[in-house]
Amino acid sequence: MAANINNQMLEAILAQVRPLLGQGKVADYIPALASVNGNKLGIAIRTVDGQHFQAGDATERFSIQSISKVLSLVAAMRQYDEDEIWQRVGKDPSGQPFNSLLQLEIEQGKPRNPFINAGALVVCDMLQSRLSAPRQRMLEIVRQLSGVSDIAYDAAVARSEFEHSARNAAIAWLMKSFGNFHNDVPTVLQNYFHYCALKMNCVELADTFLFLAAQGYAPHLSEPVVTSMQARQVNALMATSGMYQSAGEFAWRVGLPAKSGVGGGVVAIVPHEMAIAVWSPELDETGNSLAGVAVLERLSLKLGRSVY
Ligand SMILES: NC(=O)CC[C@H](N)C(=O)O
Repeated sequence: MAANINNQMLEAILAQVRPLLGQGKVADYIPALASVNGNKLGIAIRTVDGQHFQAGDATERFSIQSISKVLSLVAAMRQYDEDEIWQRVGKDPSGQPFNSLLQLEIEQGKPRNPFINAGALVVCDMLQSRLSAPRQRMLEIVRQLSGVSDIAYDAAVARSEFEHSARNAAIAWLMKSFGNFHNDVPTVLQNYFHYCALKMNCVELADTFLFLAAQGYAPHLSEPVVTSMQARQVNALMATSGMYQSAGEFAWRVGLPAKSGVGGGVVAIVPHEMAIAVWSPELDETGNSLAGVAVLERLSLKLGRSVY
């Protein structure tokens, strides 16, 4: 059944959710993110049959932060055999904050999944081993997937994260002590922070992630981005680990594979149908966009879409 979407309907959902603005908190542990205006709300949808919808602040770029963890995993899936990846990082939800060190010590330096910081750092370490210019390569991938050639890193955000990198550095060094980190720690941290500092808007994100709704195919590219099985696997990881320790709550309320970032963005996938990107910078206590999740909750209800 084709979804009945139009821009007015999206505007109406944003209007219903707008009263929540002011109730969350913009991420301030990265100083360069603390200055973002919290009063923003946007949504964009791109369907597999070529339709575009948008409302609110859908064309204003923001720091995609942990949404980039999906892109780095996809880049690694294109470089490595399955076994090579999954012997170094797990596939299970952590139930812990995204930057926790707790399980890493107990579980011998193998992160629970690629969407917590530890897991993404291992993935970035793997990319550093195989790619001659990992930062340039990521820009090429994102520009190719989005079809937008001026997508770039926000150097100030990347620098700010590097200057406040104690916790991520601790995670990387702990993994190194277990033999699960092969390259120079500061070099890989820099790559990771740059990926997090990609600046994109909702329209660009919905376009970029459409391949996950389309069994690995981006409509404008002749080669598949990943196989249909890999697209299914990435969606499964998003459903179980994409929203940190509130993955269960999110499955309950929204019921779609999704990945959030502390910049306030969330990308959600309706398999076989559409990619959705929402943005609102104020976060709830688990680090997910407060209003963004509320928009997705109303939208999934309205469309009657859930994977469960
Ligand atoms: N959840 C996030 O978006 C966290 C990403 C952020 N760059 C960090 O490493 O802390």
